[in-house]
Amino acid sequence: MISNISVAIGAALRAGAEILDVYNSEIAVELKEDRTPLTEADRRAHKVISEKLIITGLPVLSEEGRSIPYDVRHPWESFWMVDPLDGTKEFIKRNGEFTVNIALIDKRVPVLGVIYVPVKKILYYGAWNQGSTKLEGIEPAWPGATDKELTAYVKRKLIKGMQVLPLENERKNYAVVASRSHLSAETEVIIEEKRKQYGEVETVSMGSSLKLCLVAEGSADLYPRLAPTMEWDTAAGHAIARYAGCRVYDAKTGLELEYNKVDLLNPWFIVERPVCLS
Ligand SMILES: Nc1ncnc2c1ncn2[C@@H]1O[C@H](COP(=O)(O)O)[C@@H](OP(=O)(O)O)[C@H]1O
Ligand SMILES: [Mg+2]
Repeated sequence: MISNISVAIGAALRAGAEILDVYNSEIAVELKEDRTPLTEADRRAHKVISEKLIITGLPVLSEEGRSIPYDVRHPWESFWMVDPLDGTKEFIKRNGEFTVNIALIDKRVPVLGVIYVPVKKILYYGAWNQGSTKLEGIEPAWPGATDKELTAYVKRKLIKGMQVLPLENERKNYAVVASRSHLSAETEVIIEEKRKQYGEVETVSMGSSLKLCLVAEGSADLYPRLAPTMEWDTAAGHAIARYAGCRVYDAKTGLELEYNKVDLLNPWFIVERPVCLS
């Protein structure tokens, strides 16, 4: 039987192909501020992901199909949480920093997460008992690819280029994921605390759920998100960070973020890795 990880990776690569098809079309290139291509990419990615995940027999909660009432989803013990295209600003800016996000939630905890970055051809995934992995040079699904072929393709890549997270890094300074141009006063306070603790602090910035991946892979130590996000924005990145040994917690209570709440809005949160500077 095909595993949940294989299904999720296959679905993400298929979604990547749909998104790139729209992203690289003339209409998307010419009409940068027109949201039509974005909506089209979102819709097509959602469709292909839902079609694939359904074979697992588990329900799917996607940003595109967000209107499922709490009464219906409350009894779900395990379900897929999906953001078919995270990083709308990045899609419009055409900087490639947008992602496909698929997570498996079990009893409110993300136990599996897959993030695919179609323009950069990077695939991250993390799962309970398996740690987290980064793969580069991963092409989107090709036309007519079967699930079996896609699984075999990723397995070949795994053997060749698997990078177990966190990666080795030579960084000397503590690094925080934050906007370089506009920091909120609350974020400034956190950075100042880290400066007192660790000396010089550098900032790194990135669009979409890739911010969680920066901490998971060890390119940054901290990502304070003191601004609104929805559960589907974080679920997959949360799993990848979690199984790379990082914590993703409510900035106020210090408790790990939970999923399938009445309100799908996340609290302000922090992603933090155990510090190891060279
Ligand atoms: N006021 C708000 N309420 C809820 N979520 C918000 C929000 N403003 C932004 N977001 C979420 O934050 C995500 C963008 O985060 P970032 O700016 O770090 O890339 C958005 O994802 P999408 O890009 O998929 O729409 C959106 O879901
Ligand atoms: Mg999103």
